[in-house]
Amino acid sequence: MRAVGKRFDGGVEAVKDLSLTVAPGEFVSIVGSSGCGKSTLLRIIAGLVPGTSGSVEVHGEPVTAPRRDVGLMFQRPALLAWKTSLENVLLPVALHRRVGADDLREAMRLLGLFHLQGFEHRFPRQLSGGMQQRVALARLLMTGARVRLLDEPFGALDELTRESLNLQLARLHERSASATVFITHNISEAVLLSDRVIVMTARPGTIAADVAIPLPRPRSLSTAHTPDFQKLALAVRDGLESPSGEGG
Ligand SMILES: Nc1ncnc2c1ncn2[C@@H]1O[C@H](COP(=O)(O)OP(=O)(O)OP(=O)(O)O)[C@@H](O)[C@H]1O
Repeated sequence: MRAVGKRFDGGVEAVKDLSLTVAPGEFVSIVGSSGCGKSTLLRIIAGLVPGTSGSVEVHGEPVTAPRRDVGLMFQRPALLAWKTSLENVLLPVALHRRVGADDLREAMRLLGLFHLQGFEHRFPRQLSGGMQQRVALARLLMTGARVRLLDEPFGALDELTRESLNLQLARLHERSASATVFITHNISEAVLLSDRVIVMTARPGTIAADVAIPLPRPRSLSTAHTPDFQKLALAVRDGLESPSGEGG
């Protein structure tokens, strides 16, 4: 992202002069007060809305529309209600070509990875919120996207479910070379998962602080009880509370 800005029709300036590079294999979280432009920024990266200034590139190519190699996940699972878990996971493939035996095996493997064995043929309404988000995560992986954009994916879940999905996400990230941009309001979640936490200012959102998280991997829940973790969480909080990042 180079000097990205977004002013909506009507005058609201949501994002201003924001430059950020995310490397392959890097997990970057974005935190900031409500309404500071995080979701807008993610939608610009995804090619869902255009910026009004600056530029965004993925793999060296300007983003002008959604790309198949960029996967998205939102706070609400956005599963198709009339399709089963398995069909939802297969959707990214089915949209582009005929589903083959290998695709089916991979979808079943991913559902198994997220402990959804036995729920492959259930519909979203028959699953809990946490299970639906796990199906959505499996679908994200099924895309094979090398860039993953997640907008508060676990924000609507209870604390324990959220914790367990965070750990699954950390494991997945530690085994992959994908670049992830993860939006959250939760400082501990950001520090636990990330290589870097970007703190955004109040609207118009730009970068208030860029905090490196050099905690060793693999990370676990006990990581959050170490003094180093606490120090980093405080640094992120300070970024949110500093005058330029006011409103956190
Ligand atoms: N389509 C739109 N038209 C006009 N204004 C918009 C539009 N989408 C978002 N905005 C405004 O842009 C600002 C940033 O919104 P955005 O959703 O990006 O914030 P956010 O940081 O993701 O907030 P939250 O953390 O509450 O989800 C807000 O003031 C919002 O009202």
